[in-house]
Amino acid sequence: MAEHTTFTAAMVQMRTSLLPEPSLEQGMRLIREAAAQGANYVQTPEVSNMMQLNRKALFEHLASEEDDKSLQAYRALAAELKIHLHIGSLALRYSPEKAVNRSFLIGPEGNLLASYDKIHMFDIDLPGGESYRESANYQPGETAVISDLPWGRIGLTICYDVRFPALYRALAEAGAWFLTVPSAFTRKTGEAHWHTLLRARAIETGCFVFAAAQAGLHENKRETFGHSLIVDPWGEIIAEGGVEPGVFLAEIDTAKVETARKTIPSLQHGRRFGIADPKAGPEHLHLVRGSA
Ligand SMILES: O=C(O)CNC(=O)[C@H](CS)NC(=O)CCC(=O)C(=O)O
Repeated sequence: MAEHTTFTAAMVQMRTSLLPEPSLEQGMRLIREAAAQGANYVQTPEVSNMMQLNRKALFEHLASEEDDKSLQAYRALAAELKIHLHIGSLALRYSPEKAVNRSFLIGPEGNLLASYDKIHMFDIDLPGGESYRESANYQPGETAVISDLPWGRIGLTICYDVRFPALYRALAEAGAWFLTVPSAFTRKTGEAHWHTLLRARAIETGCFVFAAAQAGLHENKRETFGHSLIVDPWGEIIAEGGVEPGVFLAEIDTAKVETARKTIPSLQHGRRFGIADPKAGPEHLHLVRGSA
């Protein structure tokens, strides 16, 4: 276990544009603001580089990871500001047919520490007609990712992943103290579920949760929920944004992880049940005891 330390985490809340250039300009300006306020770790939201109108426009502007100008600029910025910079995600070219929704953790020398491809695709029809088919354009990832920061271990996830608690449990069991959920939540589902889901993930795991959000009415007419959050391991919200772009910071005291886990050691109390279906008879008892 790392020593207990404190550092400043900042959530950069954005209203990403249609195109990469103005989005990058917005991101750079807000990240500089966060660093000026003393942030050591800065996170931006899901799809920090662009929110496009349709598949055709998206694919016209996609670059591969090797060629992406935003990633190069953000790496240089992290080195200049000497911060850990977590670009919540960039839409990048994966293949001729597919994009990938990829998160990047950049170290203070501009080095790439880790990247993560969003696992769970938002294929959803909301009441009222709003409809999403993320899997039509994006290749999902298959691997959860952790990385070590100077202050403790961090787990990487994106947005809709937050609805799959087993992923967060697995990251916490792999030693994470910080869980990250950069997002572009819809306004409707955000109003209904955002705070509850993020607080639950923090409480269940005894981790800090860092979630930078997209906010407001975008050029592509999508409306995102905003309310970037930092939640401590007891489930308390210690920083929160509104619906405007901006920077939201909190001091992170990693001793809070140990305190929360000592008080409620649910992470050590693993799954201890099978599932009985009395109608089907005893041979249909699914034995899952012992797994997480
Ligand atoms: O496609 C883009 O431009 C950016 N990506 C997104 O907005 C993604 C996939 S469509 N949004 C979500 O996952 C929202 C999840 C959500 O709102 C919920 O779980 O309720």
